[in-house]
This record gives sequence, structure tokens and C-alpha cells, in this order.
Amino acid sequence: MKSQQQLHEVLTMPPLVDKQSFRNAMSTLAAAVNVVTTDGPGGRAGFTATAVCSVCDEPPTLLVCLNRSASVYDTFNRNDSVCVNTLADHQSDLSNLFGGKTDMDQRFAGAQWSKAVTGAPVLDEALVSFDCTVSKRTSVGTHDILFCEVVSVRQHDDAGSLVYFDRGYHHLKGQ
Ligand SMILES: NC(=O)C1=CN([C@@H]2O[C@H](COP(=O)(O)OP(=O)(O)OC[C@H]3O[C@@H](n4cnc5c(N)ncnc54)[C@H](O)[C@@H]3O)[C@@H](O)[C@H]2O)C=CC1
Ligand SMILES: Cc1cc2nc3c(=O)[nH]c(=O)nc-3n(C[C@H](O)[C@H](O)[C@H](O)COP(=O)(O)O)c2cc1C
Repeated sequence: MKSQQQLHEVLTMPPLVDKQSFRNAMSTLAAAVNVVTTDGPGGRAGFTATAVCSVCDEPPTLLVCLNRSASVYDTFNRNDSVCVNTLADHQSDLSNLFGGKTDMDQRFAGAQWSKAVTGAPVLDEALVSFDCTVSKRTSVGTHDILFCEVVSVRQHDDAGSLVYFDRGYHHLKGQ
């Protein structure tokens, strides 16, 4: 068992892995690219996210990690609707558009959208769109984790996938 002094030393130690080493390691994980959107009382917003993951299928649930310093944070915090639009292989321009520093109307002017059951914008040419309501939110470090229960899905089986790997885009063709 650790003494109080040993516990204090462990808790106040600097992290063993610095931020840059963590990011370099994470850059080796290939990930799907998503434009995550919302609409509701807080207004309309969308951002690019690779930190999206399947949680469970009963109830069908995804998670999305959102940096609390993002310009879209307040809007997502005030709305319950979220649509995770996974990009098709030809949509890297859209990823860059929603990836930061662009005015929100300009971001949405870059593509065609429909309205989902929840009211969130669905990207017409997405590989797949998961229309969701946020069932739970929690904070870890700099990010909020949104647990999103899927209420409807729209899928284009013939499209390829846009993959982010080694800080760049790669294109996976469908079968
Ligand atoms: N989870 C996140 O919040 C992510 C944020 N980004 C943003 O896009 C910028 C460009 O990213 P890259 O070109 O891939 O180069 P980078 O060197 O900044 O990031 C490399 C990898 O580290 C991870 N990462 C980056 N920033 C992170 C963060 N704040 N929290 C948790 N994981 C993070 C991601 O997996 C990313 O692909 C980043 O600096 C960041 O602002 C990109 C990917 C994921
Ligand atoms: C490829 C890529 C993946 C990203 N993934 C995430 C993510 O998973 N979570 C996140 O909070 N931000 C992520 N970002 C950054 C957000 O897209 C960006 O902060 C957001 O568009 C808001 O930018 P703004 O604060 O300038 O408006 C990613 C950016 C890029 C280009």
C-alpha cells in the first residue's frame, strides 16, 4: 500500500506522456471523418470530428468528443439534436470547411442538407448519417463527451470512405 506521501508524489507528477508525443502517436490511428451538426434552440452549428466511436447497439449509441474551446461548443451545449455525418471519399473540402475558423453560414453553404427527425442537418451526400438525441454528457480534460442515441440512419452503400491518417486524407473506394 502507498503512503500518503507516495500518493501525493504520484498525483503531482507531470504526465509521463507529453501532449506532442500523444498527438504523434494518435496520428497513426486511421479514422473516419465526420461532420457533426446540430440545430435547435441554440441555433445551427457543425464541426469536423474524428473522435467518434460506437458505444453500444442497445440502445444504439455513439459518442462524440468535442473540445470545450471550439466556437461551436455553446451551440451544441444548448441543443439536444446531433447528426453524425460520416464523409464520403470525395468530401475532403467539406472536412476542411467544417474543421475550423470559417463562419457558420459559409460552412453550411458548401453542401446540400436535409432536416433529420431531430431537426439536425443531414448531409445529402454523406456515406452515412446518424441522427441522434444526446442522452448524456460528461467532461474529461479539455473535451466534453456527448453520448448520442441514434433515432434514424441514412446510408449510401455505393460511396467510398474518407479516412484521416498521418495528418492527411486518404480515400477508400467501396466494393
Ligand atoms: N479529438 C480532437 O479534438 C481532434 C482535434 N483535431 C484538431 O485538428 C488539428 C489538426 O490535427 P492533425 O492534423 O491531425 O495534427 P495534430 O498533430 O494536431 O493531431 C494529431 C492527432 O492527435 C489527436 N488530437 C489532436 N488534437 C487533439 C486534441 N485537442 N485532443 C485529443 N486528441 C487530439 C488526433 O487524433 C489527431 O489526428 C488539431 O490540432 C486539433 O485542433 C484533430 C483531430 C482530433
Ligand atoms: C480532421 C479533423 C478532425 C477533427 N476532429 C475533432 C474532434 O474529434 N473533436 C473536436 O473537438 N475537434 C475536432 N477537430 C477540430 C474541429 O473541427 C474545430 O475545432 C471546429 O471546426 C471548430 O473550430 P472553430 O473553433 O474554429 O470554429 C478536427 C479537425 C479536423 C480538421
